[in-house]
Amino acid sequence: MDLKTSHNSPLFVDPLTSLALPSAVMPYTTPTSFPSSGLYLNTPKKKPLPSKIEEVRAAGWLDLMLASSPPRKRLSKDFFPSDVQSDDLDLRYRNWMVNYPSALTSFESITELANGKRLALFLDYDGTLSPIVDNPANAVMSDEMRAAVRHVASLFPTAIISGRSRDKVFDFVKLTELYYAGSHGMDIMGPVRKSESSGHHVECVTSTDSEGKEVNLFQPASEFLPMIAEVFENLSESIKDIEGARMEDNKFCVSVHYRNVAPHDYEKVHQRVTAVLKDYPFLRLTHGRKVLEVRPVIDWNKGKAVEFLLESLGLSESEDVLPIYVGDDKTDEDAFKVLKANNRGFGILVSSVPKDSDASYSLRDPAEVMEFLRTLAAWKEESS
Ligand SMILES: O=P(O)(O)OC[C@H]1O[C@H](O[C@H]2O[C@H](CO)[C@@H](O)[C@H](O)[C@H]2O)[C@H](O)[C@@H](O)[C@@H]1O
Repeated sequence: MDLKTSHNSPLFVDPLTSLALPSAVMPYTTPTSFPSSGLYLNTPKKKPLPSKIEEVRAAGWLDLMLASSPPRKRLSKDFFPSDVQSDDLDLRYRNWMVNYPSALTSFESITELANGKRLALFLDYDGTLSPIVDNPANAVMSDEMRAAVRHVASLFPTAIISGRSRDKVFDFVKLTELYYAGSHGMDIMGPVRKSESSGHHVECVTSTDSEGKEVNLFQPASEFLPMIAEVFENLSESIKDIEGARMEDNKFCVSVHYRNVAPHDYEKVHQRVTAVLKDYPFLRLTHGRKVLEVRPVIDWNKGKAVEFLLESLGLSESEDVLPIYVGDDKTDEDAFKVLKANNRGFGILVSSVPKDSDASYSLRDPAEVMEFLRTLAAWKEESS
């Protein structure tokens, strides 16, 4: 794939202007390791920013790191130190729900929207289908959740869109009847396209899945693989002495987990990561739930992955399609935004604390997600 010239490739985005969050990608050097020699479209600017601005940015990151990821337990009087705090949080949550009503209690209005339409379901994995746990390797999905997902997938086209590598998320979910997008949508295994496309996604490779079914493989960041492997090594080396810090290889992106790091070391984690990234202007840093994520600077995200999958399924042009996306994380907001545009569909934010979001509905936790999936399946079966 020639990222320099192909108008069909996801365009590079300027790392200094593309992020909603403060950028850590400071363009100090011309990249020597980037595989495409003449990548001059929106190339990063050469001059470092004045140090004051860098300091402000670093402070912004630190605030985000400290605030990242709400408590994993349901809000309860046992968890919070005082009744007053707990009541206050409960009240704030209830107020917040005026704008983000529960997808369970508002199920009737959802079915009104869905009536006569073909539903397509997009599900995030961590924090949505599996609870947040300390060790990412242990984020298994329960058998009950698997059964609920299998059931909806037998009724509606269903895809998992995760920040994890596609293989890893498949190992957790283990359902062959779904479509999978790993690495925040940068690694999609989907159906062979049914509709004539608008010309966006011509760079698919036709392949076969584990069951011999013909599938399309779309990997818009494949040229970054060697760079990602290199930065993984460098980051691993640079954080190895920070207690609790953990690396995760997600194929087209890299996660630096700090969930088990003492808060007084968060700044150290951030500093080490940004120091390494100074040599990689074609990589950028985003922030998830107690995780810093390093990914290629390409204009591709979970929202684009949803559009890609809808198109592949032949569902992008029809008025009678209602896509629903369920997710808990900042990266899911790109998908919420895409669905919100033109009232195409809607997002459901999984959160036990108030958060700004482009989603239309909310669910508290994966247990409520499972209940929602079951309710959706029962409604579909009753109504058909
Ligand atoms: O898009 P997702 O499927 O939500 O993946 C986003 C990241 O999820 C994982 O990290 C999060 O869950 C872990 C397990 O519960 C938790 O320990 C961690 O603190 C969370 O950030 C995954 O490990 C990351 O690689 C994904 O990018």
